This record gives sequence, C-alpha cells and structure tokens, in this order.
Amino acid sequence: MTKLLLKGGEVLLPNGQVKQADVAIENNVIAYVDDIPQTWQPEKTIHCSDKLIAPGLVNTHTHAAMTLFRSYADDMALMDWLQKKIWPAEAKLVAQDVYWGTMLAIAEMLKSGTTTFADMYFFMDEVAKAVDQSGIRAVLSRGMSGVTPTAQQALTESEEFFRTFHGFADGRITVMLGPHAPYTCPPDYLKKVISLAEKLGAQIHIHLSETEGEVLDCLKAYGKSPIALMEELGLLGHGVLAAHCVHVSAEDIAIMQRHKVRVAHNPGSNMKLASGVAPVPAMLAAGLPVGLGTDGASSNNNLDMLEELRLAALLHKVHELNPLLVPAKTAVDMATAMGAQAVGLEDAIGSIQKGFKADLVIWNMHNLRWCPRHDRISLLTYSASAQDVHTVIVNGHIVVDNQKLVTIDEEKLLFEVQQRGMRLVRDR
Ligand SMILES: CSC[C@H]1O[C@@H](n2cnc3c(O)ncnc32)[C@H](O)[C@@H]1O
Ligand SMILES: [Zn+2]
Repeated sequence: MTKLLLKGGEVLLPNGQVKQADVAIENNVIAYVDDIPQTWQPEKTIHCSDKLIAPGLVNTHTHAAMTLFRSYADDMALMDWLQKKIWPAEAKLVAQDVYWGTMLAIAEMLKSGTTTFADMYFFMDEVAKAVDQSGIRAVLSRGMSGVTPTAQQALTESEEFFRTFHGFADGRITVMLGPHAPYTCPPDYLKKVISLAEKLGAQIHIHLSETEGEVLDCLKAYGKSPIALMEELGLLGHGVLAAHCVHVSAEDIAIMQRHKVRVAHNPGSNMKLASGVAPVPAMLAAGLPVGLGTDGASSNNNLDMLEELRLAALLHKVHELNPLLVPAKTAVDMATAMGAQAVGLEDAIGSIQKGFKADLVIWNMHNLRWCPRHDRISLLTYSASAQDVHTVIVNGHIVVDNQKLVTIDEEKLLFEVQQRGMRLVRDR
C-alpha cells in the first residue's frame, strides 16, 4: 500500500470552490479530502503551501504520434494538409516511430498537466506500450478507414486491440473503436464498425462535421448532415466521442442531445486549419458534455491543454461578441470534469473527491503570473503557464516531480524523434 499526503495546499473542489485542505492518497485513489483520521499515517508527504491542487487535465482528442510531423506542414486547409502532406508521410510510419512519437507527446502532456488523453492512430500496441511505461492514463482507438486496402485489417486489429488492452496498465487504458470520419468510412463500413462495437461493448471515437466542405459533401452524397447520417446508421447509440462538431446545425445538436453524444472541442486546431468555430455555447446549453482537445501536434502545434482551455474561454466571446460566454469556471470544467465525461470516465477522474482516481496536478502559484490571487480559477484560465506545473500524479503515482519527468528519459526522446521525424518527410 502506498500512502501519499498532499499537505497545506489549496484544493479545487468539484463545486468550483477552492479551499485549504489536505489530500490523502491511498494506492491509486483519493482516500480523503480533509477530515483525515488521526490514525492515517502517510509514507510520503508533499508540502503544498502556495500551491493549487487541481484535477489533471483531460485531452479528449489527439493523435499523439503526430508530434513526428510538428512544423512539417503548416498554414494549409484540412483536406489539402491531409491529402498532400500528412497521409503520404504517415504511409512511411513504422511501429517504432509511433512508439517514440507517442512517448514525446506523453512527455509534453504530462509536463503541461494532462493526465489523460484520448488518441486515435495506427500501431496502437506501441501507443499502449508508451502509456504503460510512462504512467499516463489514455483512451485509445485504432484509427480505421474504410476506403483503403487495410479497411478489413483495421477492423480485425481493432477487435484484437480491444480484447488485449481494454483495462490494461492497472486500468489506465480504455479502448474505443476509431472510425476516422464519414468521408473515409462509407455507410457499409460504418455498419461493420457498429456491429463490432455491439459485439465488444465498445464506445466510438470519430471525427464529425469538422469542415463546411465535409458537411456539403455529405449532404450531396447522402442527403443528410454527417450527424444525421450517423444517427440513421445507428452509430450514435454506442457512446460516441465526436471530435470537432464545428459545422453542426440546431437540428444536429438536437440529434446529439437525444443520443448523449460527447464532444471534443479543439479550438487551436480549428483555428489553425481555418475549419471554423464550433457552436460550443449552444452545445453546452443543450447539455452536451463538451471536453477540450489539442488534436495532433501537426495542426496545433503543441499539446498544451492550458492553451486550449484559454482559447475556449476567449474564442467564443469574440466570435459571438459576448464576454459572458464560456466563463473561466466553464472552461476549467471542460478541461477536467466535462473532459472526463466526454471520454466516458466521469465516475473515475476529472474531479478531486473521495474514491476518485488520484489524477492530480499541483500548480505552483508562487510566481508573478499568479499574483495577486483574487480568483484562482481566473488565474488558471487566463494567466497561468504550463511552466507552473510543479507535480503531476496519475493513478496515485508521481510522474512529474518538481517539473521533471520521473518515468521518461527526455534526452533520448529528443534524439529519437528528431531522427525519425526527419526520415518520415524526406523526399519519397
Ligand atoms: C485513422 S488514424 C487518424 C487519422 O486522422 C488524421 N487527422 C489528424 N488530424 C485530423 C483532423 O483534424 N481531421 C481529420 N483527420 C485528422 C491523422 O493524420 C490520421 O491519418
Ligand atoms: Zn483529429
């Protein structure tokens, strides 16, 4: 049994209040928030004065190994970027590239306070290995396309991956199915994905309605929006994490509401690819859980969730000329508890309460950016930097200690990813 005490810090509670409290961690769970019995003795104590203890950030949509393509293809629209640059480079990926690219992503995420990420990519055994070794929590999907020669293989591998890795790494890995998008997964293929989801009891992670072009093409081909098409096919009944949902109508939102679709909002990627602005205030008003994501590091170009949190709080205000939209408290909620809901882990992570997994970030408030401290949630949203991440705990284990990675060799990572990234984009 491991017993860890976080002493003398300020704790961000589920109701959005911040209060001075000690937090006791036993094995992988939060055992007490205050009211710690006198008899409870820690094996290790972290002194948290001038620190804010907050839930770990949840990155609800990324392609972790795309760190390999960071700074390779910028300032392009989505389909051009995918078809001319990314997909040809991805065709050269080997398993070890994905391992190292993912490990770099995990290192970057942990150091900036992310404790869970939802990933959709290839060579997912390698992703699971990196998750296992690093100590982070993840929701993993083997990306599937129905229009490539590997369409059937993707289904077979997804099933094998689910059976092997769902619940793996002390329960830190959850597996979903990952049909890429309606424009790469035609209806007949999606029906096979749905049958597989039914057979396995698996949830689904998919890109939906990211660009106006996607929606127009879908209307032309099927007479329905991507959301309406997914409803017709029966895909929305399987616990869906839908990335982007930028171009969704009021009717689409009503459909999503009916089927309890969860959204991964990626403001940085949507801005960089000029995909548009998702109607986040309307989706929140409809009661949809909207989490935040970075998308891959090639369309962001970093994996810093604090940036997404801030963008979410700023973008919708300026877009709708309304400073009341997505207030700081909502943005923090989207990055934590609602993110947990989006990835289907709302009963386990995303808030600091007894019995929840000990996935926590200890923020150092003793610096210029956090002074004066009128409102900690405002400071976290609008002022903080990833450099203020002091300690990160996942599943009760310290994975970042005083800004240093505990489980990952950073120098080795830099070498490997630099070599591999250059090889992948060398002229073909
Ligand atoms: C089939 S694995 C995932 C697949 O998605 C690609 N991808 C990366 N970013 C985006 C995005 O914003 N929209 C759609 N697809 C994206 C990635 O390169 C992989 O090929
Ligand atoms: Zn994506």
